[in-house]
Amino acid sequence: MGVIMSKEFHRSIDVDGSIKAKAWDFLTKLSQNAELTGLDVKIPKGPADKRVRTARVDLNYRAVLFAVSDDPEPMWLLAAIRPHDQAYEEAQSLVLDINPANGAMEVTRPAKIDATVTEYRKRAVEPDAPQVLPFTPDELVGLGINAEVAEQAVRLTSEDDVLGLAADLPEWQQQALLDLATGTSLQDVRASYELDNTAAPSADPLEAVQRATSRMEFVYLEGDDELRRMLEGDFAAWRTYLHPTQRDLAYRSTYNGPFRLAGGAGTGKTVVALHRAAFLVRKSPTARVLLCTFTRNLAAQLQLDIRGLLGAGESERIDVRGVDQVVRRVVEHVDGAPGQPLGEREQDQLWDEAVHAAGVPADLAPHLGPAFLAGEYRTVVLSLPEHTRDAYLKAKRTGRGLRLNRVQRAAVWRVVEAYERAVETSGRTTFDALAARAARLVGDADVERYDHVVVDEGQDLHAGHWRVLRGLVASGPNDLFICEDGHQRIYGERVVLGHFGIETRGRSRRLTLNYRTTRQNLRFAMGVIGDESVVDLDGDAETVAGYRSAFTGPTPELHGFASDGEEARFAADTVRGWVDGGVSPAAIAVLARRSAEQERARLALKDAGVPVELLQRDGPGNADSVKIASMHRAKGTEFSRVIVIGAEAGVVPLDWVVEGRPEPEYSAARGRERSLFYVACSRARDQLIVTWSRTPSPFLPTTV
Ligand SMILES: Nc1ncnc2c1ncn2[C@@H]1O[C@H](COP(=O)(O)OP(=O)(O)OP(=O)(O)O)[C@@H](O)[C@H]1O
Repeated sequence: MGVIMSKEFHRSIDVDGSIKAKAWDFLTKLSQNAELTGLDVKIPKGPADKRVRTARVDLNYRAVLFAVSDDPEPMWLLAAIRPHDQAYEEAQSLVLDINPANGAMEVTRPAKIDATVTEYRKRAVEPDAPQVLPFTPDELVGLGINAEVAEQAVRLTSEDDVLGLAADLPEWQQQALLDLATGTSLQDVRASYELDNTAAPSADPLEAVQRATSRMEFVYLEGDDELRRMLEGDFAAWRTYLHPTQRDLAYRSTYNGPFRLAGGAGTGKTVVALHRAAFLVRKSPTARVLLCTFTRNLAAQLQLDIRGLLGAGESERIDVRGVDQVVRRVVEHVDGAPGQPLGEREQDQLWDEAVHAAGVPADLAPHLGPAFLAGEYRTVVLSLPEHTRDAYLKAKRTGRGLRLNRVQRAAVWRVVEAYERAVETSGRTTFDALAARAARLVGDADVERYDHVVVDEGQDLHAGHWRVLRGLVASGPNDLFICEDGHQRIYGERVVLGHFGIETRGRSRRLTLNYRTTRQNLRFAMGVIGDESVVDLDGDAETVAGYRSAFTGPTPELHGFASDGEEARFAADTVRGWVDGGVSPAAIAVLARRSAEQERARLALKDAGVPVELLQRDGPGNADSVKIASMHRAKGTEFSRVIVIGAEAGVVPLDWVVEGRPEPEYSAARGRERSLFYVACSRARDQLIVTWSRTPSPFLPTTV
């Protein structure tokens, strides 16, 4: 038996925990013989589509399905599982179509679409407002957009209305209309949804379901194994129903070298990275893949996601690691276990001592603070082709601000050597020193290499990381696949991949459709970015043009308080209200720049009787508690409801991190603080609240 499962059916299995086992039972019986196994298959009265049926899942629930074909054996399309009466009502109105313009498989409720169109038809058109869809209805219909909707859509003057009018259309039509309303050309929409090559769309459901547009909502399952895997774990749309652009990027057979995928927060970069790693490991039974990200908690999450995507066997050939773990393994392999990493304060002290020990000229010494030196080490010293004084004297120091003549450079190199000696004699290490060592070892040492490396959160990796990763995979097709968002650079200084033999020019794409959050939250987050100028890993200006979301939700709330205590109480009361209203605690996070605010919120939530914990370094943590996290740790995570607290002047941006630095370090540090706030504000899927006490942060957008 062949089964086509819709995303809606898949999702409806997950609504009530008890349904999953019954759904499996139901599907097993369906595959044996629907007529004989007590499924009570019925045709509803007066159906809009004669092929529709309902069938028993248990006493209360029925499946809505289509008998798609009987040739050579039964094939069913599973549309939904619903409570008894609703199933009948839905079955009467659903229609299964193959789009005549492009062959996409579509299940819709025409009566509902008609009702919405009628409502929009009655609306007055604003005479002077420009239309958001500068096309003719025929042009839209030519793509495959529903004709009645197209007729009304071209009169509309806001994106919200376009989405409202399109709300009952198949997902690809909604997305394509949103793309067109936000500036994408007809030609680009045709290309990204693969709407061409369809001279004569086939009526064969098996052909239709393979179309890129159909695969946004349907999956064809041939055997029991596939079906079982689909039903295991939670419903997670990203595992199965990719946007055509995501599928194209992740499943392209060959990139002739390193590929770079940019895109704003929530545009699905991690999803593409996961599918790419899965594709590469499946492409060859011997391939070894490294899937690498910046932090350990993200690596732990990626590991869980890869298991969900591939199952245990294949996922074992994907090494999922934080980048500093990768570095450490290289060093460990040759030198044995390195010492414990020094803390930030201890490192600062070593830099100060190194300046003294190196005999730096008096006019230079005041410029060589720990922040400057650490930056110099990460961006210049770790980039050197050879770790030598000569190489440093000749090195390009673009963007470093402070100019150094030859004598001064020689003095800085002495500081670097003194620092490295001090680290070594301390018996401890630093992440930067490890990266420097690994970058030197990786070329010739007998370290474990990979066939493919996939990198997430690439914007935060520094020069040493890139040199190590470059050394871990031979140059060639499909060597490196790199995801990044320059606006989320919160750790390192900017780097240009080309300096490390990673040439992605001409091999890069930018994702712009937000899958995480609502248009309201997205607008707010983009307001936080403002006109901060940011560069990508090719060294070019990064843009937010075209960022959009098809979801809608509440406007972000902003609340100012007279004191920290009032602010913490507000956060606790709000969270308490959400939990009492049925929101799962694990779907809520409170984020703050400093540990003082985090601790205040933790205590206030505890007092309010809400289960709470700090977000763990090693993974997602307890499923029953609200998470408190620093903005740094929140990177890469997401929650249904987020409160960002402590968004006040002096904290966002954090004074001591930015103040007193010379340009361009000052601007770089301030830019990182802004990015950090953007990271925090882009974690909410549904509701975002931002609070402060006393004076609000200068990074808050002026309009919400
Ligand atoms: N095709 C899809 N179908 C359903 N959900 C999706 C799809 N693609 C992405 N998502 C969801 O959108 C959210 C954001 O995706 P993801 O984390 O991959 O974005 P990102 O670009 O890596 O974000 P960030 O840069 O903020 O970490 C996740 O919840 C993900 O599961």
